[in-house]
Amino acid sequence: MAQLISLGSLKAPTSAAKMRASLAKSGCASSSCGSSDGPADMSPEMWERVKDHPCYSEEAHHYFARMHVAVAPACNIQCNYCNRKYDCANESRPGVVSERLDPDQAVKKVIAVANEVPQLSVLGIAGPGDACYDWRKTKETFERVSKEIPDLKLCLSTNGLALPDYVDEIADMAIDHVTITINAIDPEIGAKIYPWVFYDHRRWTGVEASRILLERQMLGLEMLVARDILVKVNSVMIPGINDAHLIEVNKAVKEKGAFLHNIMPLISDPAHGTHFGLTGQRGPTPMEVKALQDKVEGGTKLMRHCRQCRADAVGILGEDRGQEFTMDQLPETVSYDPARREEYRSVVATVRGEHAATKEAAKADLAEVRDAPVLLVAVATRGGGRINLHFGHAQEFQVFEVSPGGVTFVGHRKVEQYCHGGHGEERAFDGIVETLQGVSTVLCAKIGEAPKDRLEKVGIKASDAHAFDWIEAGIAAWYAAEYGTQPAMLTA
Ligand SMILES: C[S@@+](CC[C@H](N)C(=O)[O-])C[C@H]1O[C@@H](n2cnc3c(N)ncnc32)[C@H](O)[C@@H]1O
Ligand code: SF4
Repeated sequence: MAQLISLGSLKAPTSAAKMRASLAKSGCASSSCGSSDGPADMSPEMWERVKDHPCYSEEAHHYFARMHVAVAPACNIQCNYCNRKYDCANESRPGVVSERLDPDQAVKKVIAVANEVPQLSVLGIAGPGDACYDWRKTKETFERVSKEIPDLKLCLSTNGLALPDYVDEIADMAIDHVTITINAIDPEIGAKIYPWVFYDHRRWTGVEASRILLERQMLGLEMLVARDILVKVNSVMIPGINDAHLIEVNKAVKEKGAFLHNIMPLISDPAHGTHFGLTGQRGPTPMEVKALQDKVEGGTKLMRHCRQCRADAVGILGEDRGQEFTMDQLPETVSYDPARREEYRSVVATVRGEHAATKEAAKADLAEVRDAPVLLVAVATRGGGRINLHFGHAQEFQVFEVSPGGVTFVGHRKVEQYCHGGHGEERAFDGIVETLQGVSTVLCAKIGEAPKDRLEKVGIKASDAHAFDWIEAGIAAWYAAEYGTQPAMLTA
């Protein structure tokens, strides 16, 4: 049975020495446990470029952390779903920040985080406005951070309108990853999402505004691809407006050479004061997002693990340690110490080898199982690739599809935590049941009898029999026990 590896305990500053000890306990402290050359559908060279980037590799997001610095508040377009004025420390959604930084402050913060969070591998600028429109601050921040921490990967997010003007500088600065938000390729549809754009010294509205934006986005995408920069395309799925159309968007961005397409649900709430929030435009349900993602699978590679994070997020995807690193908590002066990050990397290389080997074993076991159903399984995890979180403590579940063909990650679903230590469990439980629509089983580190019985009554099984297993292996073992002739073999 696999052991808990402290990669999952990411809240406290993680000690690489502790992780090594934990690995030794599980009998896997040497690098002879195998190594991962990356997924079969990716060249080793490409894998080398994305393997430490939590947004570009689903596998990397178990191990590596990103941070965003909010140095780019200004924006040159208006999206009907965006309002950056709304600021709440407890809310995790794009465009929200606790404090805006100047490049000086940003450099200080990045160094402080790199010293404290050894998982840090990526620095991104995702607003809260537009990284390309606020280019001077974006550029200065990246240049100065690169001098201090040269191995940090740099990435930025943009609506694409100003992007073509800066592609050469982006290439010169070795920014290897760029995200462009493309919600439509048809200006008539775009006009329902963008009321205006500011371009060439004037404001444009209607279909004309969208036409300009969409042309610039495609041009920017082509220019980046021509310079061998990896492009992720974000698309916000807006039911009744661009949901069906995103199939066309997927085809178009694939043809232009986008590396990854991230279809993410519209977040819409009247309290956010956005046009869509105020007009009652709803976001899609998790099953609607999954159905669309399944339809476009086979187009460009899909990102399914996006957490739609804040523009000042810090940590592993799905957690946010941003509030630990506000400017008023940072020391007067900071200087970068690479030791912990370097040690962490060497430990992760070993753990990843073990994880990859176990995944392969689980796949082989599943291939033996015939005539078994295709199911969705929700997993409670705190990271590190393990089933290692109490059902009642989960604020999101990772959802996997399992069939005789294998175990595939299909997305995450955010929920209100069930255990409150007070009132609200009833409401949280109802929300969890609604969010887990389509899921047949929950696997977690522990679950009480009461919530387990209640889940059972609404047709969802729950089990802690695979606590601390690697996720894929645990799912495979559970599935084989339920539907196969023999339980799956686990080696860890
Ligand atoms: C805040 S933006 C910053 C980067 C850049 N301005 C852009 O739009 O790409 C980051 C991402 O959040 C998305 N976003 C903003 N508000 C959203 C909402 N209410 N629902 C879903 N996605 C949203 C944007 O579409 C974009 O992909
Ligand atoms: S482009 Fe980005 S920052 Fe600007 S309005 Fe749209 S989502 Fe908000």
